[in-house]
Amino acid sequence: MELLKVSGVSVAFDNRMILQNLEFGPLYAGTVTALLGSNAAGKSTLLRRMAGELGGKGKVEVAGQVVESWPVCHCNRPGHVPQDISMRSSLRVFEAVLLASKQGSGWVVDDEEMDAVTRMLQTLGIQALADRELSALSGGQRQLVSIAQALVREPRVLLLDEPTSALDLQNQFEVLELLCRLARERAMCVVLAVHDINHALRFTDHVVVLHQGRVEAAGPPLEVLTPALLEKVYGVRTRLEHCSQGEPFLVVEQSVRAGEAQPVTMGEAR
Ligand SMILES: Nc1ncnc2c1ncn2[C@@H]1O[C@H](COP(=O)(O)OP(=O)(O)OP(=O)(O)O)[C@@H](O)[C@H]1O
Repeated sequence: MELLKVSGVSVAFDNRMILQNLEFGPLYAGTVTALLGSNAAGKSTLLRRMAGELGGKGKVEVAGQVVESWPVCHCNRPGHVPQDISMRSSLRVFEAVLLASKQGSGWVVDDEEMDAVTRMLQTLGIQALADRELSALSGGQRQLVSIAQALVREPRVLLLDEPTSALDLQNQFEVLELLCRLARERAMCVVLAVHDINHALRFTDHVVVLHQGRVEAAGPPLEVLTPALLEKVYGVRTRLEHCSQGEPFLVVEQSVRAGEAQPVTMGEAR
């Protein structure tokens, strides 16, 4: 089932074009898509636009309607887990996830809603944190809580900005596996901005690669993530290997800037 489509989307900040006439999709229920691109390529900006939090030209459609037309508490309004999660609140983890689950639906809490929060904390392995204040959490713990807050609302489209950036190796693997499983079980369309190409290869069905404000390529990871594309977009030489279980993974051999004594840029000047 088609869930998400991006047509002619452009976004500018201070008269500087960040995204130009982006077209991709439809993305389907039950799939996971990686949004790729170098630093400052516009991944977070696109996720905010897809979440209906940012204006601009073009349209983002969820289930056939422009995203802004869905009420904030409707399941067709995308869930969005941003990159920077500040949690200075004195709320406790259980309360924060419960509050997220109630968004816009009144303040009476029944047993089923309490159970759903408990199950969600268990699913993410953070039930031991239930009684801890948000402000006392580590970066990785905050990231897991914010994923729990998004998932407990059961959105049909879930947008996550570098959701494993603060997680250790085990949590990275488990969270990405969980997102794949929930995408299939709940017929959800998951889109995640990631920097780790191997995560895209291993855990996603589809990739969209941003470069210089445009969609450079989109499609199945193994078809799109060729050494030529990675050299053009990221400026690195790579080779594809297969592990003993047959899973493909990329090895970065060198930066094509190596030895050229160029300054480190943040995307725009490449
Ligand atoms: N609110 C804003 N006002 C002005 N410029 C912005 C704003 N938000 C983002 N930008 C600019 O838009 C460009 C894209 O930023 P964005 O955060 O979308 O990139 P990104 O691909 O997510 O980068 P990274 O991988 O480094 O997180 C950058 O040049 C950034 O400075």
